This record gives sequence, structure tokens and C-alpha cells, in this order.
Amino acid sequence: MEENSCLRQAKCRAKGGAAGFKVAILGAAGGIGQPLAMLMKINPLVSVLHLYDVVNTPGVTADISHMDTGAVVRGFLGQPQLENALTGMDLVIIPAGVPRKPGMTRDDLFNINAGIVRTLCEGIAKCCPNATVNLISNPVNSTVPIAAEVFKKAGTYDPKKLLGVTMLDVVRANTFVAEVLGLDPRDVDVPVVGGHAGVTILPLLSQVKPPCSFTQEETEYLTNRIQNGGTEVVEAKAGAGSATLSMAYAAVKFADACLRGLRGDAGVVECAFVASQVTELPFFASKVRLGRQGAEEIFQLGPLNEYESGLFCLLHLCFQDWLGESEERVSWKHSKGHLLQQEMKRCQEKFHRLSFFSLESPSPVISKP
Ligand SMILES: NC(=O)c1ccc[n+]([C@@H]2O[C@H](COP(=O)([O-])OP(=O)(O)OC[C@H]3O[C@@H](n4cnc5c(N)ncnc54)[C@H](O)[C@@H]3O)[C@@H](O)[C@H]2O)c1
Ligand SMILES: O=C(O)C[C@H](O)C(=O)O
Repeated sequence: MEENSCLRQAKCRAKGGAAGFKVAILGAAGGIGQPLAMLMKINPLVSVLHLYDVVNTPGVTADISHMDTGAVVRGFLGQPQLENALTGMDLVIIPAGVPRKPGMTRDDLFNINAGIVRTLCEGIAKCCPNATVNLISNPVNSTVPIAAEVFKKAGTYDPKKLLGVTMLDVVRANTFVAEVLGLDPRDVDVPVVGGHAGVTILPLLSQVKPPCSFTQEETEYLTNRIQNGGTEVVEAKAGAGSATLSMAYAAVKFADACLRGLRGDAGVVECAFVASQVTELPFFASKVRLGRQGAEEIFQLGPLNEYESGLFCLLHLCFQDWLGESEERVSWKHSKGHLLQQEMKRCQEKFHRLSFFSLESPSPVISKP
């Protein structure tokens, strides 16, 4: 009798009783997915947690579901279960896809990950078109525009709800800057704008909080290290993948901010890679205010110093190839190309002594989905 009652309670609970948001992780059995799932299970804002992958979700789900926190966990395995995984979700976090190995750029992941992201976003468009999407899969500079195209085609595109996750760049910047300043990283806030590859990652060291100043040597060291944090981890892991634990931490920090925004909290501001009119580029990472509708406000970059202006100019050029061979790209190139070539020359002259040009190629290629 008692056993039946326990079973009944468990079944009832498994329907998801606690107040909170419904969150799905796609790619939940992977290097990022597993610690991310664990940390989201701890998050008090989550009432239901759906774990989807093409492999190993039964084991990961069984494991995580034993944690005595509020969220109810359910596992979904393979394409036939994708729709059930997505139905009713408020937030979908996507770390599905292959990671880099040493010697690769994020662009090298494009062919495989573009297809994965496209399929998953088709599912989102069908089953939870109003969900906020946190896209982690690389190359973020290209997977976010691909997701936008999928949603546009499905008629569900809301640019405020599609957010490329660049939080790891901010987390790294806070850590490295705190090291140089001798501060606790939790007291440091570094805006990182642009994109998520090599020189498209632009830390705004002139806007660090608390206000501080750096020597030119410190500025170059920090910029270089922040832009290459991903490669530092890829090389240290020596073929066993890229950042997973720090990424899971960053993803949860960002997802938590999105959920607090959805709850209606005021003043939730984080950096994210979003459709943007802050620059001439159609997608750009900058500070956004997160609210019930997603990225409700996108902040201007604020004043850049001379060094940052040079890097911004370089970043702008690197994004040229990324716009895709669409009509939009062709006309954009025609209108801006000449000017940008001149800028590039100026930037190269100015920065030729720095190591930026030998770094990871930041020119992701977008092909039409
Ligand atoms: N945005 C960032 O800052 C950032 C940081 C680190 C890694 N990444 C990227 O995140 C991605 C995942 O990295 P990882 O280390 O977790 O890789 P991983 O290989 O450990 O895990 C990826 C998971 O995705 C799953 N997967 C593959 N195809 C799928 C599909 N069609 N549907 C659902 N799941 C699928 C795999 O089965 C695997 O479990 C990579 O593209 C990596 O480059 C981004
Ligand atoms: O560097 C990578 O390939 C993974 C990720 O984008 C990172 O910045 O760590």
C-alpha cells in the first residue's frame, strides 16, 4: 500500500509540479552537455529539464535525476524523440556538435555543425517557436545566422530570442583581467563584443569595472589571451576536445540570466551575439538587456580607445566573408568593400607588429541553409 502511494507520488512529481521554467539541453550527453545538465538541475528557476542527444541520454538522465534538487529531469534519445524533447520549452540550450582538435579553427566545424544546428532549429520552430534559444555550437559567428534563416523560413523568427552564447569570452576576460589587477574575478566585469573567433573577439579593456588602467604591454597580453582562450584549452587537451567545464559554467551563468529576464527581473545585462544594428554587421555581440521577450535592448559599444578602434576595424574586415553569398552580402560588399579595404590596410599598418595576424583565422563562411 505504502509502495503504491510512493509510486503515485513519484509519478505525480514527474509531471513537473514545482514552479519554474522548462529548459531543454540539446547535446546533453556531450562534454559541455553533461556538466551543463548537472548545473541546470541545481538551478532553482528550472522546474523541468529535458536532456536530448543522439547518444547516451538514458544514462545521463538516470544519473542526474537522482540529484535531490527541484527540477524534474527527462531524457530523450535520437531524432524520433526530438519533438517530445522540445514541446512546451521556455528555454533551449544547444551545445550539440563537434568540437575542435589542435590545428583546427572553429570554421573547420562548420560543415558538420551547420547541419546539426539546422535540424535542431527546425524542431524548435515546430515545437516551441516562442522559446528563447541559447546557441553554443561553433562556429557561433555562423551557426547563429543559420538558426535565424531556419526560423525565418518557418515564419517563427524573433531576433530577440536567438542568442549566441559568448559568455565564455566574458568569463575568461574577467579571470585574466583579475589576475593582472590582483582582484577577485567576481568583482571584475569586462565587456567583450564582436564575435566568437580569434580577432572577432574584442574585449573592451577601457570599459572594465571597477575602472582601471593597463600598460600597453598588459593590454596586448590580455587581448591576445582572451582572443585565444579557446585555442589555449584545445591545445592543452591535446586532441580530447575543447573547453567543456568552463563552458558549462558560462552557459549556466548565461542561461540563469535569461531565466531571470523571463521572470521579469529588472536590470539583467549580459553580452551575447545577436541580430544587431549597433554596427553595420547584421549580427554582433554586445551588452544586451534580458527581459520577458529575450534581448529587449541592445546597448551601443560606448567609447573605444585608439587601440580598440583599430581592433574593431580589423574585426569588421574579418566579418566580411562571413556575410554569405546572399544578395544582401553582395550589395553590402559593394557599398562597403572599398572603404573596408582601405581600413584593412590602415589597420595592418598600425598593428603589423602585433601577433594578431598570425592567430586563428576568424573568417567563418556562411552558406545558405
Ligand atoms: N560558444 C562557446 O563559447 C563554445 C565553447 C566551447 C565549445 N563550444 C562548441 O560546443 C560544441 C560542443 O562541444 P562539446 O565539447 O560538448 O562536444 P562533444 O562532442 O563532447 O559533445 C557534443 C554532443 O553533441 C551531440 N550531438 C551530435 N549531433 C547531435 C544532434 N544531431 N542532435 C543532438 N545532439 C547531437 C553528441 O552526441 C555529443 O554528445 C562544439 O561545437 C564546440 O565547438 C562552444
Ligand atoms: O575554442 C573552441 O573551439 C571552443 C570554444 O569556442 C572556446 O572558446 O573555448
